[in-house]
Amino acid sequence: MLGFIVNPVSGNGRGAMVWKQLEEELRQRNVAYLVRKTSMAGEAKQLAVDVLQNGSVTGIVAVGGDGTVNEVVNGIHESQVACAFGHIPAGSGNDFARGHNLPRDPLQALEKILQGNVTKTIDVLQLNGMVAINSVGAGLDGQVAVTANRARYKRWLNKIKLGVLAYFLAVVRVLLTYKPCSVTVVIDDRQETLENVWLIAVANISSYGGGMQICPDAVPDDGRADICVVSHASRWSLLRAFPLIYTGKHVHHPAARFFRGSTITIQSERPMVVHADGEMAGVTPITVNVARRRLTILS
Ligand SMILES: Nc1ncnc2c1ncn2[C@@H]1O[C@H](COP(=O)(O)OP(=O)(O)OP(=O)(O)O)[C@@H](O)[C@H]1O
Repeated sequence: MLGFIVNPVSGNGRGAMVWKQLEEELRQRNVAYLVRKTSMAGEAKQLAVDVLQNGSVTGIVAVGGDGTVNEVVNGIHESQVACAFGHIPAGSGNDFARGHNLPRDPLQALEKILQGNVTKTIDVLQLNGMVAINSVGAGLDGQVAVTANRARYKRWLNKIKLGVLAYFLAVVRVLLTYKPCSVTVVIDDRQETLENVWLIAVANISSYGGGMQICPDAVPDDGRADICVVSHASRWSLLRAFPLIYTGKHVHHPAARFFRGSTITIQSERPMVVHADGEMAGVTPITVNVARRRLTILS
């Protein structure tokens, strides 16, 4: 049986509308399911843990955005129950859906999950006792996640189906005031000490922030994360170059350096805000470990 965890407020209420459609379809098709809806922020993880205590649930489907995806996957991780993960996108950024080519149409996404004949196992990023499946980022990235999630304009933009613009605006806003600092990054056996670092992104899939192709070559099941470090650039040159990230052309910019590895430690001169899948996850120092092919996804 499938268990659904629904965030009704994701995408400024899109989650609730999507669930209505799905519920009707499930009823019409006489599919047995369990559903739990979140009533406050951060609840999806515990709901996933609760649903998994019902021994007959073999797959959990997160209906919402990337924050809901992250919380549900953390619930599966904490339960240590063998369970497949499915996702029906209803958020603003929807990078997990983009990274795994999931249908945007909720009924098509449901159809694929119900067919259940395509599964793949993907890596997860482990940090601070939690997991991320899209990306982890420190510095400007972390600050952008905090700013975008708090922004009133995210709600308005979601209303007119332009939720991804919220991340664009948050980057511009944070870039205007952010102060870079010195960072030491250890990637497996290699150590790099860099001055004037704006951000370090550790990616399992190519995009974050609603389609920004931060690490265009990231592969989610190779046992390694792709790492992008942006340093040694002026605020204005970054502002000018920023739109290149949507096509991945920033890889040619002299401020961007790329690495690949399975254990990544980030230490900085002063604490940098860290995000995991776009949600605040503490501050540096952090160590991210790539756990190879740890999660089965229905796609
Ligand atoms: N009932 C609720 N009331 C308020 N906040 C909630 C509720 N349920 C979940 N949340 C919080 O909403 C936040 C955003 O959820 P989510 O990321 O799924 O949607 P989104 O921000 O619209 O999409 P995306 O992350 O793809 O941009 C999460 O931090 C989650 O904990």
